[in-house]
Amino acid sequence: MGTAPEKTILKSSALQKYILETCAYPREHEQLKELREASFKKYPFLSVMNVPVDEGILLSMLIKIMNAKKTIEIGVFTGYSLLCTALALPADAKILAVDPNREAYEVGLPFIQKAGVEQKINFIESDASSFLNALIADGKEEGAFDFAFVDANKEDYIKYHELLLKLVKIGGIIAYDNTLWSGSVAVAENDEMNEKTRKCRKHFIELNSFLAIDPRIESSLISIADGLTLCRRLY
Ligand SMILES: C[S@@+](CC[C@H](N)C(=O)[O-])C[C@H]1O[C@@H](n2cnc3c(N)ncnc32)[C@H](O)[C@@H]1O
Repeated sequence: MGTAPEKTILKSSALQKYILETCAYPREHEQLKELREASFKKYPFLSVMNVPVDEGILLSMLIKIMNAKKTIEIGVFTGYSLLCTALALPADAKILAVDPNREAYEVGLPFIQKAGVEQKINFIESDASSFLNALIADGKEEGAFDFAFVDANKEDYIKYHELLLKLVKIGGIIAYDNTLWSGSVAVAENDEMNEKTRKCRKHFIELNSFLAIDPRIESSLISIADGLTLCRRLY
C-alpha cells in the first residue's frame, strides 16, 4: 500500500528543477519574481498557494492566444496568477478579481502597481458565491467574460462551474487549478493521507468526473504544476 504523494505532479524533483530553471525563471517578469519573494517572506508556509512559475507562463500564453479582453479570477491570495493575467492582457482589458482576503492582496499590490497594470484590475473583497450570484442577478454580464481562473475554496468548484458557465461567453475558457491535488486523486481510498488531502481529493475526484462528461464544455486536464483543467464553453 502506498502513501499520498508530495504536492507535485512531477515525481522527479530534478526534472521539476530543470523545467523551472531552464524554461520558467528566465522568462518570469521582474515584478512577478518580486511578488513571489514578498509572498514567501510574509507567508512562509502559505506561499505555496501562489501558482507555480511554469503554470503562470502557460496561463499568460493562453490568454494571449485567446486574445482575451475581459477575465474573472476567483481566489487571488497575493496575486501571482492575477499579475500573470494582468501582464498578458492588453491595456484596455479588465479583470474582476474576487477574494475575501484583502490583506493578502495588498501584499502583492505594490508589485502590481510597479508593473503598471493596476488599472486593469477591479479587486472585489467578497466570497465568490455571493458575488457571482449577484453578478448573474444583475443580468448585465451574462456571457461577457473571455476567461475565468478558479483557484479558491475547493469544495465550491462545482458550484462555481454552474455560475461561470453563465458568465463566460460561448468559446470562452474556464480554468480550474489544483485538479490533480498532488496526485492524490489517483491513490486508493484506504491509503495513508492527512485529513485535508482526503477532503480536497474527494472534491477533485467529483469535479474531474463531472467535467469529463459535462456536454456543455470540452475539457482537458493538463498535468502541469498541481493539475490544471481547461474547459471551453460549447453552448
Ligand atoms: C490558492 S490561493 C489563490 C492563489 C492565487 N491564485 C495565486 O496565484 O497566488 C486561494 C485563495 O482563495 C481564497 N478563497 C477562499 N475561499 C474563498 C471564497 N469563498 N471565495 C473567493 N475566494 C476564496 C483565499 O482567501 C485564498 O486567497
